[in-house]
Amino acid sequence: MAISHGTSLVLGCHQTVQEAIQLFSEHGIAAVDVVDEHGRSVGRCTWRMLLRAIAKEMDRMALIGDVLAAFSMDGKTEPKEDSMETSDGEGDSGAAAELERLRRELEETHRLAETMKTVLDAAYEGVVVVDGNGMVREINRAYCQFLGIRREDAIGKHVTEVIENTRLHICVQSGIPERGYIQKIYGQPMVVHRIPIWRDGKVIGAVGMLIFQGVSEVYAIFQRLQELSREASRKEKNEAEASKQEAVASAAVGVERIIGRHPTIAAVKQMIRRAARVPSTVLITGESGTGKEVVARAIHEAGAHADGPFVSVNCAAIPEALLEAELFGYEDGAFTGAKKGGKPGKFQLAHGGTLFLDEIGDMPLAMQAKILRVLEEKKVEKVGGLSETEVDVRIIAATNKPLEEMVRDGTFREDLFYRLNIIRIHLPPLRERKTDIPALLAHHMERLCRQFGVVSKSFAKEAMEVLINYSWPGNIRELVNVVEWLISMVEGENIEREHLPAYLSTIQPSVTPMPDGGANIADRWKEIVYQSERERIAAALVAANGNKAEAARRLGIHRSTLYEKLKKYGF
Ligand SMILES: Nc1ncnc2c1ncn2[C@@H]1O[C@H](COP(=O)(O)OP(=O)(O)OP(=O)(O)O)[C@@H](O)[C@H]1O
Repeated sequence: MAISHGTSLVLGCHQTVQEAIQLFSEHGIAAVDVVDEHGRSVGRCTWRMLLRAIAKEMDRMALIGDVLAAFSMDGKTEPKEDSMETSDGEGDSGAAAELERLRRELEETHRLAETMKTVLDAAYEGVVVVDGNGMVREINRAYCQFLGIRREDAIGKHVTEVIENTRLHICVQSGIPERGYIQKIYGQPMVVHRIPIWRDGKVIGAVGMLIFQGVSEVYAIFQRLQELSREASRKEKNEAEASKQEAVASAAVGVERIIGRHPTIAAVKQMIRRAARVPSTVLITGESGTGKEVVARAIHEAGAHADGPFVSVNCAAIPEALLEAELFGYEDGAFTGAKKGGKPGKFQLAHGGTLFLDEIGDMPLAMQAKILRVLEEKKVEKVGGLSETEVDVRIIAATNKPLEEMVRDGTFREDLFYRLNIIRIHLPPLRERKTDIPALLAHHMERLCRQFGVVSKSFAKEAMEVLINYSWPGNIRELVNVVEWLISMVEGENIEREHLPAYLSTIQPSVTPMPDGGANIADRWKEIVYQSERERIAAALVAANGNKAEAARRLGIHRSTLYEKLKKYGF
């Protein structure tokens, strides 16, 4: 770091205060000559000057030349330049403390860097780290040996120049982790993981891991698994038992289908696994569209009731007068208009499985009392019926309403609240787990494209940034709507920033949750989509001077699609 001048150490006047502090600490010196770019001495920098620079809150990146200019006048009056002693009381002692803190910070950073390098080099797998521009910042010994290159030749190069067929630079752009991908290096299929590194809501780099056991090892495990499953099915004589196993196998998929690695979601997944082990009632809370039903299904699939049905009831969507008949069923002729032969209720239909009571906060008080009775007695009585039927049902309830407050206001029964609130799972809004947005976008893009039979599209970095920064008041449901809209609107395979509906980057909607569940989001969504699409088409026509082919190209849609849209929007 220091310039070597003969045998003595010197500082260049273009070096920084930070570098000077490091030099002084490392060499235990208190002063050093400063030279210009021609190696000519321009003064002497002392600890005292550095202390003063820091006490005057000069930037640690400030140049030593500037420190000399500002403080070398003091040099004449300094008692002894090599001395660490200070004379002007509080200012200096504050700065000395700051210097001591910096020294310790630096030592700690060195120690961590050393430890990290040792760990990396000891790792059996290949590890490479790139920065936000895809430049190699670190690569371990194992990776270098595999590639047959030297570490110092790789550092600072773009990763595509170092590793064949890499996608690490793409992972940095998309922010989407890629696990268990097959990458051909030197003609060999290798298993790799690519993990983005996030800081302050931005991807600042990515880590690539090369798994040396590679594909052959994975195939070996796969074959072993297949053998095991064949063995298991040979033993299975009972067909019912076999179908039960199948259900249990897909249960793991149930939890795994919950996309997200944010710590809050990792905790939710853990809660799901725990809840699945016991038959207790579960209360799931969270804003509309955060995935409450997905979580309820995951608990059902992973639990002992997985063989049974999963029956979902939206308590807010059924008129109060019909809710009782819907939940408990009715007997033949129970009321005018009742179906001949009667009808089983949702509790009965869910027998041996799970009943998901969505929007429980919207259930009328009278019904709350009846539900509580069923929960306690595990028996239901049909409307117009004379006898009770036993039911074995696991109850999972969900709401986006503040139930505790409703209990205080007397709009929700306290006893029912406590009966439901045995296991509580709270789902965070999407804006509080932004790091999951790229993975959710990629998941739903792939899922919907497969469903529609079209080629999947990828997001450009700028488009992804807009989507990450948006506050998603409608949560994951809104995100799914955006993906679906983009699939139908964008014809190419790349989604650029200008393809996104304008409101995503211009209007930052209030972070207040949508109180209305899914219904109003859909209306609001349609209106926003209509407006923003119209605006986008108008802007493209203006930019293309009215040339429709050019406007279609700018919009990323086919000319015939543009003509249809012009008609639709009355242009
Ligand atoms: N963790 C997740 N991973 C992937 N997709 C998810 C996840 N959570 C929710 N979704 C998707 O988001 C949409 C909304 O989910 P869901 O219906 O479960 O939300 P909700 O909280 O029950 O909504 P509401 O309160 O309006 O009933 C669905 O399309 C679902 O597939």
